[in-house]
Amino acid sequence: MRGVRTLLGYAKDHWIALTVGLVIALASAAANLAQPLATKSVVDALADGSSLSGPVGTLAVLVVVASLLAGAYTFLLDRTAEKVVFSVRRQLIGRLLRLRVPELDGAAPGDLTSRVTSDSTLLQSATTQALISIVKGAAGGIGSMVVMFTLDARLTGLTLGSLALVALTIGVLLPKIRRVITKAQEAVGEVGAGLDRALGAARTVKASGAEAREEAAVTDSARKAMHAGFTGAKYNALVGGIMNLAFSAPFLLVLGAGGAWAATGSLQLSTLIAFLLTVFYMTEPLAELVQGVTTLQQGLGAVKRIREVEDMAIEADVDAPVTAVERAAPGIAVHNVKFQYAGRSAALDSVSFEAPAGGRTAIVGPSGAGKTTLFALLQRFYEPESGMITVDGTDIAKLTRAEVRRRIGYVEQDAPALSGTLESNLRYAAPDATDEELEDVLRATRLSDLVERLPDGLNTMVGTRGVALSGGERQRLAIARALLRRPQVLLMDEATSQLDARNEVALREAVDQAAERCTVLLIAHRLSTVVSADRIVVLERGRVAATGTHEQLLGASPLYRELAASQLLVPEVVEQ
Ligand SMILES: Nc1ncnc2c1ncn2[C@@H]1O[C@H](COP(=O)(O)OP(=O)(O)OP(=O)(O)O)[C@@H](O)[C@H]1O
Repeated sequence: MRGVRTLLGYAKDHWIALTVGLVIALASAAANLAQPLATKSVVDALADGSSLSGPVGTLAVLVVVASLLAGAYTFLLDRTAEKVVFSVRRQLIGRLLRLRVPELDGAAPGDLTSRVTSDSTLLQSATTQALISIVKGAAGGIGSMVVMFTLDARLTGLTLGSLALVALTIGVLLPKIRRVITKAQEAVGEVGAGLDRALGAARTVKASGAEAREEAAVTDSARKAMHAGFTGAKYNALVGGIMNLAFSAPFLLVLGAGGAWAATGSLQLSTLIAFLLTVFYMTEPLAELVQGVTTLQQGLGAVKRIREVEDMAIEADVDAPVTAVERAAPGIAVHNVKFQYAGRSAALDSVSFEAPAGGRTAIVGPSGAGKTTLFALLQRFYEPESGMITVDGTDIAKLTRAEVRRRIGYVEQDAPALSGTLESNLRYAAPDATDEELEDVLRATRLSDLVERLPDGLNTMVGTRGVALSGGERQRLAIARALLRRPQVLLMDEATSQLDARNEVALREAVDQAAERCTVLLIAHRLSTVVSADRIVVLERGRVAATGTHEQLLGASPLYRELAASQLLVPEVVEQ
């Protein structure tokens, strides 16, 4: 029932078009239903020898009007169906782009995509055609019964058996179709997820010679969809067979019994003809009713998967307007923060430190110590279990995510270039930046040389469909993007191997400049970065092991000494 309510909810906004469609559909059905009665008048007129023009004219008008109305409501409903699908897609797209990071951690992007592309398509007919067909079919069926009763009660009794078969089909067989559809759609989602996984790691797949294995895995999901389709075909065939019986049996019964009664004179021939025609016309609304319920079941199969996305938690506050707040105490302060990923032991425990503005604070620690997790909490990708983080004196839990992220520039270690022009990539976090600001940032990050070398300068397409950038270029692009946002806090996950010495020095200068204006917190992998940092926080297994300057820590922290001795190097990042 919740599924039906959801479907009605999708259709609700279009109730005017649906009501108009229903009225036209009913008028068309009535025009069809009146045709047997008009035919009876034609036959009676033939028998009486009275004028034929009236009855024949009426019949002709009824046929034309019924056809025109059928065309009109089909168009109206198809249009409305497209609108319903669009509004469901729009809503899903909006939600998917705002899903909370923990929800994204547990989901396969390809499967989520298929809910927008494939599942929503199944709603097309379910929310419009099916609803109208059910109402129209039921009304047509009841209308036919009334006409039949007025014609002959005995013959009507004979046709009632067929209705029992229709009821059996709707009550027993059709709900099974819903389950099959959900299964098929889940398998289609798995195909999307599998392809996404393999194409997302295409180089690893190729380098590992794993094409055939990935193909087998994805094909397996496609096969599951086919088998679910086979089961659906079986139910559809069963429905088709039973419906055929339900429609032909009363026809033959009425013809046999009615013929016998007409022969004995207890039934007028014109009544028998009209009754047979009514039986004939009754099959259409009943078939429509069954078709409507079938389509509804298919839609309900898809609704289940769409609702799963609607039930996932989103970051509703990312669209909130961002207002400037006073910077009470410039800098970042982390107080006693504890955090754990679902089902894992604590990734951060009792973490406290301060990173005042004006200067660079480096976070170091062995792999898995919780450095990236700390950055994720600073941007409110996750919420700490306890403790508090303040940015410029304000508790970030009290700000909207939009406000928190507006204050922060973030440079991921392996930041992607988005498909589009170089300029759109640069301006991605700050669409309103001026040309002068853009020039400054390009110079600071040594990207001006690259822009000069590229065929179309800033308009060169980069990312998926354009010129591929080297790892170092992407890193500088990410830094430029973050700096252009003029953040209060710059979070930088330093690259380990992407930059040559010349660019490294240039970037350090750019970051130093930024540090005069904002708080720079960086995850450091290079000894040179750490030595020149103003403050160093050593993380070990989610806890702060020590804080201080390079010299202080060399004396005080055995872990830091060990890290420094090994040049703080973490496994090299493979250039793409
Ligand atoms: N999305 C996640 N879900 C569950 N556990 C995670 C997730 N991300 C990280 N972890 C776990 O949390 C711990 C801290 O990871 P984190 O990525 O913060 O370490 P790190 O210090 O940045 O390591 P590295 O230097 O290797 O990048 C690790 O044990 C890791 O396995």
